[in-house]
Amino acid sequence: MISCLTIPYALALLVLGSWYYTTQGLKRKLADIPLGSSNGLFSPLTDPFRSVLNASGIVKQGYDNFRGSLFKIPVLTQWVVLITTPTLIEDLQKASDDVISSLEGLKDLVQAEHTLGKSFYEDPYVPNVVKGRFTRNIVAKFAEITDEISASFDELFPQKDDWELINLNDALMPLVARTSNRFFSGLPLCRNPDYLDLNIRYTIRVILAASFIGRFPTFIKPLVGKFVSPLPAAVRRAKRHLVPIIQERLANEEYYGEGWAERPNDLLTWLLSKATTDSRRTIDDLVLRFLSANLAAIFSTNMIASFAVSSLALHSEYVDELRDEIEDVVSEHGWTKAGMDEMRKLDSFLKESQRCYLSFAYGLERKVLKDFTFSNGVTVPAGATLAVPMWAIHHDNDYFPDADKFDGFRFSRMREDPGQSFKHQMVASRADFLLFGTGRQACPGRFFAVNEVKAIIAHLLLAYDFKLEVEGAMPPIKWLGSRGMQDDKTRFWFRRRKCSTL
Ligand code: HEM
Repeated sequence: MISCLTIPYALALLVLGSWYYTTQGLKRKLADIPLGSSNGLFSPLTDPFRSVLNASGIVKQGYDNFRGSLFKIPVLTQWVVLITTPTLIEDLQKASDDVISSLEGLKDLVQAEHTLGKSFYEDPYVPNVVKGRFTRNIVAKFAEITDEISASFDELFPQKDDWELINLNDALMPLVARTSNRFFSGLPLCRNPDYLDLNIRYTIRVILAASFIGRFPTFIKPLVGKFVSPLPAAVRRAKRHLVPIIQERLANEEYYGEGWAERPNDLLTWLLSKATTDSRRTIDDLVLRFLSANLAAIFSTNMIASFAVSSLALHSEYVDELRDEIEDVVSEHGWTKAGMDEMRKLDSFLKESQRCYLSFAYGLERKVLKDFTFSNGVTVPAGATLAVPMWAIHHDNDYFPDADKFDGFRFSRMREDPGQSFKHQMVASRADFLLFGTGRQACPGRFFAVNEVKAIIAHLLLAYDFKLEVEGAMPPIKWLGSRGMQDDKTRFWFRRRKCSTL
């Protein structure tokens, strides 16, 4: 008779066998690429786990050892090949999508099949929507963005002129979610507490579920996904809010046709304008697109804004000069997109804050679909995962002189040189500043995200004095695999300032 322990044992053996087969098979193919760092005799057993527990340490060692070329690290069930120079990163941009795929890399990273739904990668038309009408509408909808920021600060942040201690994440995350959804869907949906809560929780659950599912071999992921996927519950909850809106919009589209003058200027309209197939016009598909747009927008924007607030508190010597710039610009241009473009010192400070503190040991994952040879002659085989050691490049003195020093106006000074004005803006896509990726795969939402964060931080600087609960040090980082986030328990003291420019 089969004992009740037989099944778990058999499963564990299957997982280990599959893990060994996958990693050893690829290891043979990657034999020419050096191992970034080794733990000596016990390396084969311990290295896959060291990369999860201390990704930044392992990648830093590899970068120091093999800077200028490529190296590999084992990460549980796979090998990741790290590319260490901007020139090699540019090689990636030149490779066609059927040779090196960013979509397949992203699909693996977020375990899209189990967290975002198949349409995310089987019919990826949203990046084109974001590059097109989404981005073109930032100017037209900027007054709505700043109105939402202002209303959210009034509701979510302290209003007294006495110091009050609050958890930053609890106030900033809903502020970012509201502001993004004001742009996506307008009032009243962007202030609906259940809709906001759903999108914030979904974002966090996708990250946790992806990290968990990613630790299992491919064949067992559907089973694990069934238990931990946040998608079915999120879809059910999102439908309660979105179905009536989508149904009414589709009916109006049908009734009024192309010439519908009152058509709302929002994400649903922009999606429908590119929804050229029947499958894209279904409620199920549109709901998934709203969830993934929220996922893309909320988490990363909140991350940038939190690092910015901490950087300002830690480097408070920049605050007066930044306030002067913001007040001057707002009195001349108002709270407009043109005004945000003029805030060069703020742009520089935000970019430096990401360069210095963004704690991604590596990112920008790509999947190699066909063997690919880099310009330095090194070939990576089909099946390999490529990534970029973001922290190490951002802290390399060759690209950023005195790289370990925080220099808030480093980039605004660089922009003063002739011909350099655009190259060093935060949104510029470069192979040495990797927050938004680079080249043709760079994040299409970065123009919206940067303007949103600038408006949030400009507002915060004018409306508040603030300081860290524990002064003098950046808040601790919580690591989840290769990505480190500012501890979500970080608290700040805030007190309201009087300001006539708001
Ligand atoms: C501060 C906030 C943001 C950060 C740091 C960020 C970062 C990134 C990164 C690193 C990538 C991958 C690039 C690559 O692999 O080379 C990406 C892709 C993407 N981002 Fe963002 N993003 C942000 C905000 C947004 C927003 C607001 C949207 C709009 C909804 C958005 C939409 C997308 C889309 C659609 C892709 C996939 C592009 C493609 O597959 O071609 N992102 N983002």
